[in-house]
Amino acid sequence: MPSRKALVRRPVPRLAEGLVTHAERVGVDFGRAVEQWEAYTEVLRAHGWETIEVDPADDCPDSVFVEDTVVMYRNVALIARPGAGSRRGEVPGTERAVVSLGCSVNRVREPGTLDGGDVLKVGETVYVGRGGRTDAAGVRQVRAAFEPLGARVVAVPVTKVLHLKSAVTALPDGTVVGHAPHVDAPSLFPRFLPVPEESGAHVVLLGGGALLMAASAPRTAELFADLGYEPVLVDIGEFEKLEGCVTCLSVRLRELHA
Ligand SMILES: NC(=O)NCCC[C@H](N)C(=O)O
Repeated sequence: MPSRKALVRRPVPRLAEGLVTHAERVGVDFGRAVEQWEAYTEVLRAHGWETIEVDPADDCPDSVFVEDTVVMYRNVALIARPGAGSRRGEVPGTERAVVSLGCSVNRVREPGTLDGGDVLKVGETVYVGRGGRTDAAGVRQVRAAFEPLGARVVAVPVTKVLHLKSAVTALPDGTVVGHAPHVDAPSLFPRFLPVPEESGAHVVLLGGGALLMAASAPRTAELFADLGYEPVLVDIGEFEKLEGCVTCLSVRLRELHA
């Protein structure tokens, strides 16, 4: 039976020092960020997900973006090696969490780099963004870790945004959704649906037709509702200031064997 556990990581007081690469730096309200994070985790729980908090990493401003520290395929966890040096201290806490859940653990090895935000799974296909944070060696290590388990790894150039999943995610039927100006090569995806807003490209599949989405994408939410889905909107504005999106605030574990 599929598990429904989600790793999350509480924002730390240094959050406002988080990295910005493609955006202008603007002030982050920590109190508001904590409220938004609480509301986000509550939506997961309300849809049947058990949230598991990874130990806080007080010295790592970006640690709330827990998705970047690990990639799951079945019950195998590939511990990332973040492309940004300031984020490497986030990794040990995530590794402890997945070990305690009984996952089999593999690690991206130096000098390769990989951010979890660059990995999008659609069925057995694992798209890996080769961009500012994930290098060619990182892509090769994803192949080495997951192809023996039956995955088909497809490398995707990412030049316009931070991570692959800043550009595209996928609906429950496997249709890849993205904001076209940010997608380098939409033809790599068998079915691609353009959406009208940047943050409309980001969906977290909550189960059934429910889609967790950012409140900043109301027109895309309407589009998805019109296709028979149930968008559940959350305000993650403080995290968007740091180039975060709904996917990066959790890691969903669907196939644990523990
Ligand atoms: N997977 C994601 O979209 N992660 C967002 C990371 C944002 C963070 N400020 C960073 O630049 O690493």
